[in-house]
Amino acid sequence: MVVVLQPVTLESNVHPVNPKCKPSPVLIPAVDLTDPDAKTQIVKACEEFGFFKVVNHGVRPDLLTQLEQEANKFFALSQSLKDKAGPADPFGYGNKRIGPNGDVGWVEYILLNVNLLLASTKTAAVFRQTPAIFREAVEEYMEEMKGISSKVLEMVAKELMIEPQEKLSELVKVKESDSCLRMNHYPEKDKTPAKEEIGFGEHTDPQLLSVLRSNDTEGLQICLKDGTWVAVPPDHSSFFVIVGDTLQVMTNGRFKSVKHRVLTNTKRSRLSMIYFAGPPLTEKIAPLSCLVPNQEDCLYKEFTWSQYKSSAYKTKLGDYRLGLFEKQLPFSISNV
Ligand SMILES: C=C1C[C@]23C[C@@]1(O)CC[C@H]2[C@@]12CC[C@H](O)[C@@](C)(C(=O)O1)[C@H]2[C@@H]3C(=O)O
Ligand SMILES: O=C(O)CCC(=O)C(=O)O
Ligand SMILES: [Fe+2]
Repeated sequence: MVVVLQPVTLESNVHPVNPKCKPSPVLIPAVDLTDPDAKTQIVKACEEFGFFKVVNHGVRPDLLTQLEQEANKFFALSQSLKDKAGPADPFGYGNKRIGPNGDVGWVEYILLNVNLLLASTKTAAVFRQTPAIFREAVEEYMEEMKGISSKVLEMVAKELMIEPQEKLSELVKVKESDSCLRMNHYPEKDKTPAKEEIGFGEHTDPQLLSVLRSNDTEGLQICLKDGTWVAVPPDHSSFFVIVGDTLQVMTNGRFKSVKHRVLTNTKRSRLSMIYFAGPPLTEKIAPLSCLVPNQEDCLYKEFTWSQYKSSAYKTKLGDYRLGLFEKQLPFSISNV
C-alpha cells in the first residue's frame, strides 16, 4: 500500500527548462505493522524519505475522536483562560511563538512532557481549565504512542540487525524516556484572496522519531532529498512517522531526519497531535558501533540527549542543528 504525495507547485519547484512540465507524484509507503514485511518497508522508507504512514495500528478510534474533541474544546476557550496555561516555557500553552528564539507561525499549541504532566505549573494549568476526561485521554494516548514508537524502533533494530535488539526501543520504553506530546491548532485563515501562510515553519524534529496524527485538514508538507516539497494528504485514521535527528545520528546518517512544515488552510482549521519519542536525558547518543565498525567512519561526535536538547533550544526552528555535532573527517573536501 502506498500514499501518493503531490509536489507543491511553488515557483521554486517548477521545472527549470520546461515550466509547464508537471512534477511527478511521489509514493510513500503505508506500512501495516502486522505485515511480516513491515520491517523491510520501514527501513526502506526511513532511508528514502525519513517518513512513512502507519495503518492497522490497533489504537482504538474512539480514543482518537475523544482526544480530538477535548483538545478542540480547550482551544475554543477564551484567550484569557488559555493564557493561564502559558506562555510555553517550553511546556504549557503557546500562541504563535514557537520556541524561545523568535520563530512565529499561525498556530496555538499545548506542549506536554510525558513525565511532567502535573509537575509543570503551566501544564497543570491546562488540566485545571479542562475536564478530567481530557487528562485521562492524554495519558492513554501517550501510552499508545509509546507503544507505536517502540514497535517501529524494534522493527528497525531487527531489520538492521542491531544488537542488542532492544537497544533502540528501550530508549523510549523506560520511564526516564524524555518524550513529549504536542497538540497544534492551526485556525482557518479567512482570507480573500485565499493565501496560504506558515503555520509551523520548516524544521526537523530533534528526537528519535515522532508519531503524528491530524484531523482531516491538509497542510503538512515534507521535503524530499532533492529539495522538492510535497503535500501529505491528511488521514485522520492513520499515523505518520517522522525520523528525528537522534535516529539520524544513531544510524550514522543512513536514516535522514526529514524537514517538514505546515501551511495554514484557508477553509478549515487543522488539529494535529504529535508524540516526540525521546531518549533519557543522560543517554549517550552516537552512531551505533554495530552499524559503524570503524570508529573513523563515524560522522557524528558523541553527545548526551540533554546536551543536544540544550543546543537545540539555542537555535532557530529552521537551523541545521546537527552541524555542531558533525565530525571533521580528516580527508573531507573542506580539509583538502
Ligand atoms: C525553535 C525551537 C522550537 C523547538 C525548540 C527549538 O529551539 C528548535 C526545535 C523546535 C522543536 C521542533 C520539534 C518539536 O515541535 C519541539 C517540541 C522540539 O522538541 O523541537 C520544538 C521545540 C519547541 O517548540 O519548543
Ligand atoms: O502539525 C503538524 O502537522 C506538524 C507539527 C510539527 O511538525 C511539530 O509540532 O513538530
Ligand atoms: Fe515537527
